[in-house]
Amino acid sequence: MAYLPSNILLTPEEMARADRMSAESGIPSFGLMRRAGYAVAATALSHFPAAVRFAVLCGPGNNGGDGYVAARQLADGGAEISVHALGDPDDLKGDAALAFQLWGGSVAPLREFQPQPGDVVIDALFGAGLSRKVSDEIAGVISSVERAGVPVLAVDLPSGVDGRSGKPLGAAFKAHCTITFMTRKPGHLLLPGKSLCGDIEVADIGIPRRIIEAAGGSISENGPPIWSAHLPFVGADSHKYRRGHLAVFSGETSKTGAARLSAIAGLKTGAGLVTLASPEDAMAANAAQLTAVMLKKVDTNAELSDWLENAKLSAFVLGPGFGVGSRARDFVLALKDSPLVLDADGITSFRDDPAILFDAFEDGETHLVLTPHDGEFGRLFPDIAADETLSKPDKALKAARRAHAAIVYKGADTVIASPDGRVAINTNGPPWLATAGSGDVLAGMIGAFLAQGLPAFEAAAAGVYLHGEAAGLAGPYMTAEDLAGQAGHAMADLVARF
Ligand SMILES: NC(=O)C1=CN([C@@H]2O[C@H](COP(=O)(O)OP(=O)(O)OC[C@H]3O[C@@H](n4cnc5c(N)ncnc54)[C@H](O)[C@@H]3O)[C@@H](O)[C@H]2O)[C@@H](O)CC1
Ligand SMILES: Nc1ncnc2c1ncn2[C@@H]1O[C@H](COP(=O)(O)OP(=O)(O)O)[C@@H](O)[C@H]1O
Ligand SMILES: [K+]
Repeated sequence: MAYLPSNILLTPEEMARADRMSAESGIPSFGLMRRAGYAVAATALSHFPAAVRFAVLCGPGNNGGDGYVAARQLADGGAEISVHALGDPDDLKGDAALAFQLWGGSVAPLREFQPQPGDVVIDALFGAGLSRKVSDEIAGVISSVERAGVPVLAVDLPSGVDGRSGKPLGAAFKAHCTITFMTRKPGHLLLPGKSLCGDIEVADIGIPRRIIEAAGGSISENGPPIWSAHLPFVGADSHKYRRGHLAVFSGETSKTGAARLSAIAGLKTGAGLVTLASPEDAMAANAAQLTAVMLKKVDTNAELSDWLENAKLSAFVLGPGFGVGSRARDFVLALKDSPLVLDADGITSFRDDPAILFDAFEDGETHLVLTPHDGEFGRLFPDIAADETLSKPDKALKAARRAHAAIVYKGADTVIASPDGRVAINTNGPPWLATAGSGDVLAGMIGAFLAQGLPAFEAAAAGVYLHGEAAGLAGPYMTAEDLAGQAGHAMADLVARF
């Protein structure tokens, strides 16, 4: 594993920049390629000690160069090797040409490759330099390997996967494991790339940390380095008002459960007080099911204004089970100067004129968090959602800038983005988060972090991470109630780590 802080990600463009910067600082680039190739060989031997043959498939760029170095190293160790190349190896340039010379053995054309039982494919066709759809010939090789069922070790990325977006360009290998260099790329974490990489190893090939950090931009894996400095600690001098007062808006009688899930999750995430603001007709239903969470009747705009003036409220959650329409819009506009998590129906209420929402929250520090899943994202940002050239992080960032909000673009690969350019990809959410009401719990967690004073992006990212940790504690077949119930334990674990 690399020595680097593990949450840094580099896009392929940033990795190429790191490569250039290290060459400029005097580090020989062929040394990097050699170490990359050695790392591939070592991973191949440790993962597949019983391989009958390593079939190394080499592309026309430096990814292929890594493949030639690995082939030489494995052959020197006594392994059976075949090498197949895309294009004429005599056309290779720079380090890849040197690596081809180092290999020095025979090379067959890629189209002649026939996977055999006992083969392990070392996929060194394309890595960071994949720039267009793969040809039918390459797609044919990928499908013949898949049909043969032989394992694939991908060098840098499974060929065909776009390292920026995780999307396959035409076709892509499904690897048993992937070895990448210095840092992972967004495409290793985003779907479907994540599911095509298998186990991911990161090898340190000797690019100095300062260069990685200087070349790296804004995308990282979501985790404590992003927000732990802001985590609230409960000390002896804590007072419940100092821990913030979160207000969650309930829907009508038949739709109160979602807001209660948010409210309970908010309390367990450490908000000092949580009040459920309920329409009169839902007061009895809510009262019957709440204890530590307080209840306040709020039906009209006037009642809301009065409450905002007279109560000490730190942050708000609006949307879960709230109902779509003008009441939601009016309430949100009344809250425009407060930290707010807008989820579910709250988001959908602005589908006809999203600019009203975006304009309302334009002033001051970012204090709105939007938590759309795919469907809701498309309602607020239809043009961004439809743009096939954008990755999920690109989409989240564009949306954040337009909406003046931290965006939590949910899914199995949730992305959190800030208008200031920071983007985090979340990886700790288990698949059993796909259960009714889990988004409501997330909204409450983020609301509680806002109430405790975290800035919008940090609150959003910490909330998404806590949600994943709580789901891990709750285990498969959990319900959203179980998830909310684990928020306190997940918080205690987190705070104990820092
Ligand atoms: N610091 C670094 O960046 C290092 C990178 N290394 C390796 O270098 C790789 C990147 O090398 P390159 O930038 O040369 O890129 P690649 O080797 O990934 O691919 C570039 C080549 O493929 C061609 N190509 C792109 N898409 C194609 C398609 N669909 N069909 C046919 N040809 C296509 C391009 O014209 C170019 O010749 C990394 O993935 C990694 O494996 C290592 O050698 C070590 C150091
Ligand atoms: N396969 C998955 N793996 C990890 N997290 C998931 C998966 N599917 C959904 N989630 C997470 O579960 C939550 C579901 O929220 P949402 O779509 O609003 O559902 P609901 O409205 O039922 O609460 C989101 O935080 C989402 O990121
Ligand atoms: K590859």
